[in-house]
Amino acid sequence: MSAIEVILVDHLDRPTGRMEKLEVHEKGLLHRAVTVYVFNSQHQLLLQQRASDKYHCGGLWSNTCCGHPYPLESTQHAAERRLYEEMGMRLTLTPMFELSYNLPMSNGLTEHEYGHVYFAVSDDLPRLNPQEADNWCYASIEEVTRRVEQDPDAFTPWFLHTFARIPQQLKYFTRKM
Ligand SMILES: C=C(C)CCOP(=O)(O)OP(=O)(O)O
Ligand SMILES: [Mg+2]
Ligand SMILES: [Mn+2]
Repeated sequence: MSAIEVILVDHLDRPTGRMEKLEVHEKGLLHRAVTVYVFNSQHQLLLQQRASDKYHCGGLWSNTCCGHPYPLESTQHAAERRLYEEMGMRLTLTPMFELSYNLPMSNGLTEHEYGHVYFAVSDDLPRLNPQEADNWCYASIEEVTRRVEQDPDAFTPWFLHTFARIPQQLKYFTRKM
């Protein structure tokens, strides 16, 4: 199998090149990423537990799914593709906000990303790809907040970084529906 490449970007998300996925995370270079939050109709968040042998953050809990657009692939397509590949869910996603961060991961890797965050509401149940995810659960925003406070080490660094913005964004999203 040929190596997976990701899109290198500048601080305004303008593409500057492409690089093999593992090399980017070893060097900590800024690249484009997608992040998905799926809620059920009760507005509980679908959490993913990453597969234990992922290249970083194996076994940690996180948002519904994350991934990287291929060179020339749109962020919308990448987010919907990754949601299907990881969680077996075919949904149309809504772009919500963008953010960047430079965070240390496990295994000595770094996530230095310009992230595009997408939301969806669906009562579909996931069908996990075992190479990507070990488990899932639904939890209310209040319950997730409690768990994050009680045991932050059980969650991915980017989820801890981004989650503070989610309650407000969910209110905005569900008002528009
Ligand atoms: C996008 C973020 C926040 C981290 C990368 O996600 P993954 O580590 O799940 O990337 P893939 O293996 O799915 O490409
Ligand atoms: Mg992923
Ligand atoms: Mn990345």
